[in-house]
Amino acid sequence: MISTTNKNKQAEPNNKKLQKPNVFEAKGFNLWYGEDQALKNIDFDIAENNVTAIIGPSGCGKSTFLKSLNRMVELVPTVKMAGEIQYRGKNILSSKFGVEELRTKVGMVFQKPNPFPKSIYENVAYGPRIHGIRDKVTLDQIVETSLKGAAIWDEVKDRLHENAYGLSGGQQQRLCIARCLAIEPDVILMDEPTSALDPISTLKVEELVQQLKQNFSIVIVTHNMQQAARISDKTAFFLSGELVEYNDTDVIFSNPRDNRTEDYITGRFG
Ligand SMILES: Nc1ncnc2c1ncn2[C@@H]1O[C@H](COP(=O)(O)OP(=O)(O)OP(=O)(O)O)[C@@H](O)[C@H]1O
Repeated sequence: MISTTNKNKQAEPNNKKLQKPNVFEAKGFNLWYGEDQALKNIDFDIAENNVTAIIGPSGCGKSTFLKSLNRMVELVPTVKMAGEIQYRGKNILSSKFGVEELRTKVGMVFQKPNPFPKSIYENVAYGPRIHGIRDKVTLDQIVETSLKGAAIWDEVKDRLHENAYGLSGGQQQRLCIARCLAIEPDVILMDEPTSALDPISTLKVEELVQQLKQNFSIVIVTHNMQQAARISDKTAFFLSGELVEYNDTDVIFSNPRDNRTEDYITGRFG
């Protein structure tokens, strides 16, 4: 079985863990691309200030579920959804729920770092500017705080006005995390954020995720089961569009309840 070495989680008393409110609650959530059903009757609570990992074989619906949480999945015109996803108690699938507001609260980091072709500074200042912040001193502060929050300030503070494309892949990914922090989200969705990175950059992003959960709730899709075991508090195992098992990460990796979870984490398929 895969070892779980999440020190924060081990230090956390059980009763405190139970008290964490949910940021998201999916209830009977279904999603179709055209006629093909990609998610089936998903019930899934995601707790505040946790790292929640989603694992499962290719095509099981991990990214689709993640992109449902900020309704980015609706960019695919054939998508139909049914059921509920509540964010802080409100159904985000309701026509009354403002998608722009949702996306300022629920930021996203993608598999491939995708900085804008602008300076490091402008990458981070872009979101706050869009939200109407013009004052240079305020923007300078946001840029510095966000880059510090993403553990990249020391590496870039002397080259803030250089193009972001001059950074390494791992630095670009942390810059994208800083860009996400600059709009002060509540939740950060991460879709395989380290799959394009080398091992050292991967470690830096993993350490960063552990720090970020003090202030944010994080949902991370990963193919890397060691990564899920290392950094997450809860793990959800998806298979063929269903949520097969969801539990504390140490339970999933040491004592899974469902045979299909056990087969997957022991490498029998996927
Ligand atoms: N834009 C799309 N149009 C039609 N079908 C799609 C689209 N995106 C995903 N699907 C289908 O939905 C199912 C779930 O895909 P999804 O990308 O969510 O899986 P995944 O678990 O994230 O896979 P991977 O690990 O390979 O990224 C798959 O059958 C996939 O082919």
